[in-house]
Amino acid sequence: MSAPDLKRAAAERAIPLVEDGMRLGIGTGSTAAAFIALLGERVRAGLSVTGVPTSEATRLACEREGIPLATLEELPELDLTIDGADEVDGNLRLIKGGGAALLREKIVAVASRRMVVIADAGKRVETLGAFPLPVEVNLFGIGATLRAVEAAVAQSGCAGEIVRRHDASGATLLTDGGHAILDLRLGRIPDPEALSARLWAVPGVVEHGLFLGIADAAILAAADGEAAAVSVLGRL
Ligand SMILES: O=C[C@H](O)[C@H](O)[C@H](O)COP(=O)(O)O
Repeated sequence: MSAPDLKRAAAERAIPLVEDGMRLGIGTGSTAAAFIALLGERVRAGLSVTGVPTSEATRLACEREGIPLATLEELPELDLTIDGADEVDGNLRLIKGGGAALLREKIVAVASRRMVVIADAGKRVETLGAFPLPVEVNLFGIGATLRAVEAAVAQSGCAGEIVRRHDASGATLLTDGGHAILDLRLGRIPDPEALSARLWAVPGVVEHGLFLGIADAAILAAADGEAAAVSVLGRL
């Protein structure tokens, strides 16, 4: 079973969680894209939802599917957010932001009564950190911010290389909010809460990709022969 099939299997399990009339946060990335395609089918079949997209890419994908949208300003409280993740640990702590959407994703998830992650089971880890941790930073003073982030990393018991993310043309990648991304290649993050607090204390850090105490459940799809075995971490 291919990775896209597993993403679709996780997305399929999330679809029944969407009830008529819901205000729905809609995530970003390839797994969220599988969910958006399925949600579009449901909407065309008569389901009534209003979505709040977590990125411009997701907004465009939802518009193509005919999913009604609103902004978080119009709908500041959401019922449910469905989103992907780059890593999930056993305590439903996440790394997100591989697609540079972490700031809007976190704002939307925190505005939701529930957040459910959809992912292939390869995202499940014992310790966060093999995936580089994205940190969104203001462009002003980015060199000084990088040094302060290095110090924050060291003070929280981590070590590793910090790399500014570039786009395909080699320019500094800019997020939907016009910020840059620093990717922290740490290998492992023994104390995510400590690192989170240290990063938030750095002026210039807009947000980081550690989602701690935000997700309520994770739907994980693993290959089981020709089929997908879907398991749930937490409570749906
Ligand atoms: O910024 C992007 C998001 O956090 C994505 O949800 C995350 O990178 C997972 O993406 P994918 O489903 O493509 O693995």
